[in-house]
Amino acid sequence: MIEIKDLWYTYPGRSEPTLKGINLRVEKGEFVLLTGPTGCGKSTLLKTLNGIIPHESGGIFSGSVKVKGMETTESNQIEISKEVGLVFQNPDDQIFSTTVEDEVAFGPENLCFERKEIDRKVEEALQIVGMSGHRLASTNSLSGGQKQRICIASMLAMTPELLAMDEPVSQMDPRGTHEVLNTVRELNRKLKTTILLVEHRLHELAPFVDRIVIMDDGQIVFDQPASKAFDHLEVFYRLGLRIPEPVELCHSLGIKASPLSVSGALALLDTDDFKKNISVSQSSPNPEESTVVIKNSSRRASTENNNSKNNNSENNNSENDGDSIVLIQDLWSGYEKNKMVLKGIDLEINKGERIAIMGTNGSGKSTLLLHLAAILKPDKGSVKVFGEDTRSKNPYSFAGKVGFVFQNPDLMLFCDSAEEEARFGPVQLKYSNIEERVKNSLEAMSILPFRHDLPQALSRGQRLRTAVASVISINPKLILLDEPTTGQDRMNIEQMMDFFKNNNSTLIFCTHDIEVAMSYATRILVMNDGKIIADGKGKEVIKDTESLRKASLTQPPVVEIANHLGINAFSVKELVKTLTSRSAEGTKC
Ligand SMILES: Nc1ncnc2c1ncn2[C@@H]1O[C@H](COP(=O)(O)OP(=O)(O)OP(=O)(O)O)[C@@H](O)[C@H]1O
Ligand SMILES: Nc1ncnc2c1ncn2[C@@H]1O[C@H](COP(=O)(O)OP(=O)(O)OP(=O)(O)O)[C@@H](O)[C@H]1O
Repeated sequence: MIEIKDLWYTYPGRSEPTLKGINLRVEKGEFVLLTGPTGCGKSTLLKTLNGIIPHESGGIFSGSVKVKGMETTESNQIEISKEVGLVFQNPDDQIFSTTVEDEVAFGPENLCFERKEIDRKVEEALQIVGMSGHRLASTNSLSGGQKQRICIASMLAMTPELLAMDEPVSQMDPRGTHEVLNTVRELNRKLKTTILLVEHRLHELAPFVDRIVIMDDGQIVFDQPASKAFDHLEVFYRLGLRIPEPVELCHSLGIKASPLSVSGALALLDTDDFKKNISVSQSSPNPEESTVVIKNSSRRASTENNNSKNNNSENNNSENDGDSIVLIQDLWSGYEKNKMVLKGIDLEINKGERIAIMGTNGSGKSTLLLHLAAILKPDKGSVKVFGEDTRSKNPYSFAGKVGFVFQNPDLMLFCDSAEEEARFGPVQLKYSNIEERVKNSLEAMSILPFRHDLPQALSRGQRLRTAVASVISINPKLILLDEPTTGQDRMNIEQMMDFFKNNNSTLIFCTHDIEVAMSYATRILVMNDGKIIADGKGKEVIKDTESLRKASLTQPPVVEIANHLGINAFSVKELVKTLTSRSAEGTKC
């Protein structure tokens, strides 16, 4: 289905190639996960499959890309598009119709299906992605995750032979992700649809795919069946990629197997052999040290440096200190008359808290954040930020005090270079030590090497980190981040979130990543249908399975495994510690 030979590509204006001699063959009916550190060239490679590169991009292209035997450089782009359904990384780059129905019908209409057949395909595709209820909605009114669902539906409605998907579920809630991936897997099995899917959340995707291909710096550096890929953990550590928790747990316990599911890990933990021989990785007698840590010492060292630079040790915010920063009382708000999105929110947030907001796509998380920046105003009730009622304020009133990073970073990047983005705020606010702020913020987000680049010429992960750098250079007291870890590799997630852990600001971030929320938030709010249905420390919220279910969330695999074993543990580290100490007690007896 895909045959790529010695592919090299250099973007216009770049001196270095982005793709450096790619060779890849994908057979019909394979389901391949393509992953790798942010900026390594994954999106660029996908764009060569339907001819966007080089037909629309220019640049220097050499080598061969064949899809179904068609050489993409020699073929008409319309012809290739019929064979390759490309789901874009940014849904706003893909969606162009004004209504959901028109967007999904566009493909089948162009393939000249009968009207009745088009209607059937649209309904079926919308059902698969859980959006039938939004068929007549305006595409502008959709949340980020809802837009991603529509992009997937548009491609499914065309039933292409090859689906190339660029982080199609990065903004989707966990249950939605699971349901959509199950369906994609079914299509792959039943219709032999070939799928090449780019994603950083390989710990969630791995169970669905046949094969894992890893890129680094424009080259393919790893290619293995999914069932064997995690036997080579050193590659994942070295490149700072995520690992499924069941695999991490087993390896930390010295079990030489890589189960991708909770049941797989439980089966291994239940063997007599394991019970007798439980041992922490031979090289590390201390269970704390045996759990997985990132091994790339150079990148880790730079994070630690930054953290200490930005760390105000008197003001470490791991525990809140009781000063109220946000006070929301009975907040009702909507975008259309008589259609409330937020339905009676009461919330108090104190200085120094790190709050994760989680919940179903469309439950109102972004809408709530927009209220905290005074971008939206209440229809009923009140929102006070730093004691000031947002009704009498506009977003500029909080400049310097409140920093906001949108779900789509492209909406906030407008300067000629990443460096200018980070400089803009401090210059406008007439701060001193501007250059130090710019350097520290770019360094903290690993953007320093790209500081002179045009933001639009960066990868999505790099653009998102540039947007975060442009906010932290101001050092606002309240930082609002809408899904800051989407599309980031594990190394960058840890670097970003460690920065905020050691920073003295109050942080409120939306996320669908329960592992990130558990590791970094001092408090988790769970939203469903415009209401906060759970609010507490991660360890409390994670046990509230009824609220999690309502909010389309699932427990992290390690918590599920611990529950099955009757152990109170919330991380791989905690579970390994308990299992090994139990074993030590058993040995003493
Ligand atoms: N339009 C462009 N012009 C110039 N350089 C570009 C352009 N688009 C991407 N690049 C560069 O090519 C490299 C690879 O980008 P690409 O988007 O393919 O990476 P990626 O692996 O998909 O990253 P991410 O995981 O962050 O989405 C990056 O270093 C980026 O700066
Ligand atoms: N500009 C708008 N006009 C009309 N309705 C909107 C608009 N923006 C959002 N909505 C609606 O408000 C609801 C909440 O959207 P919001 O973006 O706050 O959800 P979310 O919880 O952040 O979702 P996601 O997890 O997908 O980002 C959704 O039903 C959405 O369709």
